[in-house]
Amino acid sequence: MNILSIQSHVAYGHVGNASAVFPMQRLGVEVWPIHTVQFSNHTGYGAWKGRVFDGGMIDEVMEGIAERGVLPSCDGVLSGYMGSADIGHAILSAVERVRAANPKALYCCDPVIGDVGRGIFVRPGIPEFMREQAVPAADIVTPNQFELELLTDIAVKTIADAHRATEALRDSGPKVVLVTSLSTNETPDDAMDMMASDAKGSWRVRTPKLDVSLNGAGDAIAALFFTHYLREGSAAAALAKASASIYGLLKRTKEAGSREILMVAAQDEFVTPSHQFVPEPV
Ligand SMILES: Nc1ncnc2c1ncn2[C@@H]1O[C@H](COP(=O)(O)OP(=O)(O)O)[C@@H](O)[C@H]1O
Ligand SMILES: Cc1ncc(COP(=O)(O)O)c(C=O)c1O
Ligand SMILES: [Mg+2]
Repeated sequence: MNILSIQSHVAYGHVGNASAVFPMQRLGVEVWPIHTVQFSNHTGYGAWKGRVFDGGMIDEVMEGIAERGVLPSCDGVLSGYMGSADIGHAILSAVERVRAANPKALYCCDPVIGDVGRGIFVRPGIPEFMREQAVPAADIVTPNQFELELLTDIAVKTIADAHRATEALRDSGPKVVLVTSLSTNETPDDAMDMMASDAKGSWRVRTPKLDVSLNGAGDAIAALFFTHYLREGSAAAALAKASASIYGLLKRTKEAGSREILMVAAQDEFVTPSHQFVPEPV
């Protein structure tokens, strides 16, 4: 399986492609990473060095990949943080090129816009770009609850609200939705929920809430869910496997007291997770 992953990249630590590529490789995927930024570290440190690339660089690298004659073997495109609408447009044109070469290829858009407590942390224009262009173009989307509410203008307090918001997203284009960090009136204070929906229904997984806040978890779960969905064709199966891996990864990161996800040291969690969670229909 081959996946084109167009995301940010950091030299030290794990966010963007530095969080998404290795889990997919460890699951046996050939990943073609295109970096939209090259930073020293993620922006959560408050200081970083490096450059933001432009859409033209993405176009250029795509042209080079196309010249190798391999686009027909691309099974999926994954996108995450978008630094500018220019980069966003380049990502969507890359998706078009892949779909023209392989009509069966799927596009998974992680609509990185913001989060509870942080608010919107992307540049002006990106929320609108995600709502009006990227999400409608996607087959799969992986918003957190804050992003789901913002994309649909639906406040999510109950699982019924989550259903309504998810169906509103599915009506706009993507047929598969993973909602991460879901917390409804049914979610215990010491737990975190995720809900995955496709044409066959919706399923929820509940994991213990760890006393950590780790950058890169959203990028990792999007990569894990997309890989498993491409293989299994089932939102429920992908949710079960992705939630097991992300929980095991973050639990071992917390136990080690690491500020960065233990992407390499805890790599067994991608293939033989130490915890299992059974999705329940909701
Ligand atoms: N503190 C935590 N405890 C347990 N699981 C967590 C924690 N933080 C993140 N996760 C897991 O990682 C997933 C994605 O993390 P999150 O930070 O919500 O992504 P995003 O960057 O999209 O907001 C969550 O749905 C959850 O499964
Ligand atoms: C450069 C970069 N890319 C991506 C992310 C996304 O990280 P997360 O998965 O926590 O949303 C961050 C978060 O700080 C970042 O700084
Ligand atoms: Mg996210």
